[in-house]
Amino acid sequence: MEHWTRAEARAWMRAPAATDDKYARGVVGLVTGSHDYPGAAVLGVEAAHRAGAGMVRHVGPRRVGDLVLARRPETVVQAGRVQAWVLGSGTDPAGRSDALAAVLQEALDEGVPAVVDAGALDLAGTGDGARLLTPHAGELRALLASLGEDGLTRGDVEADPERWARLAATRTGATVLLKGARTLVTDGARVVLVAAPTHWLATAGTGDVLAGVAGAMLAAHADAIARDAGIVVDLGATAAWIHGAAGERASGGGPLVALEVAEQVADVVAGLLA
Ligand SMILES: NC(=O)C1=CN([C@@H]2O[C@H](COP(=O)(O)OP(=O)(O)OC[C@H]3O[C@@H](n4cnc5c(N)ncnc54)[C@H](O)[C@@H]3O)[C@@H](O)[C@H]2O)[C@@H](O)CC1
Ligand SMILES: Nc1ncnc2c1ncn2[C@@H]1O[C@H](COP(=O)(O)OP(=O)(O)O)[C@@H](O)[C@H]1O
Repeated sequence: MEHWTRAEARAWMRAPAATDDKYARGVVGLVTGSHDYPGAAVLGVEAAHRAGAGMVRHVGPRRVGDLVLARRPETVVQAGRVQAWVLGSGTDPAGRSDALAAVLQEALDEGVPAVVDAGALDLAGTGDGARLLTPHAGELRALLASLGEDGLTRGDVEADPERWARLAATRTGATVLLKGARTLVTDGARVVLVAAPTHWLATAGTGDVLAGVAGAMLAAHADAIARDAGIVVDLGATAAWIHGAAGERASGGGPLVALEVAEQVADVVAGLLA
């Protein structure tokens, strides 16, 4: 098992050059948030901006888009070309509308790299392109059940996270980032461990922030992923490391809120580039 530290994370960061424009830095598109969970969209969008995306698009219900814009007017709330997608945070597959299903499927079929989170995880096996699945243990249990692993409990996954994350990666052909105090990233062959520096991260919305950071990482490296999809493991681990470091800064030893974690991501990136 590989252990991911600051040194490994640094290798995947690049500051913009004079020749870069917003597109060269990577456009992230998010299909996230819903009437029930609008905040997840705001958190993921903020994180994608702070992690260095050249542009952030958000596709979702009008009310969700309005909340995203109220927080981050830089966001483009229209569909368009992207270098990477973030799909599913703040959505519920049980109540998925036909319209949302169509938008998600179209994104998955585009062939660009995608972070597949929360309410889109049941679609993990569909479409083309590199995939980074970001379940917590309960979501991984549900994903494995849909793949035929009946009778598995969340506790089973927590007792042997490496085994179950590897199995999900092998069965789906995706890279799996299993969230927790110790985050595992695996493509079925490599297994990378990212230890969180603070347990105050165990609070609502921090997973939505992680998805936004991961989306920015995939977008920034979309061309390299097309040449070698194996680097999605490195990019997912780097996103988890940045997320942990941002959580440590947001906490300062005490409680944190997810939006502050997203805000701290920019300083963590600056520290890695210094
Ligand atoms: N601000 C927001 O809009 C947020 C939206 N979120 C979204 O919310 C959706 C659901 O995510 P979750 O991971 O919460 O849902 P899950 O359905 O994956 O997990 C909920 C689990 O927690 C258990 N549970 C619920 N309340 C509990 C309690 N009081 N004590 C003990 N166990 C309890 C349930 O039995 C269930 O097993 C996702 O789409 C996610 O992205 C979350 O990220 C939280 C923040
Ligand atoms: N005990 C813990 N210590 C450190 N980090 C944790 C702990 N529990 C969860 N996390 C991290 O917090 C985030 C929670 O994500 P998730 O479960 O999707 O929550 P939410 O859906 O509320 O955003 C993940 O990045 C996970 O790795």
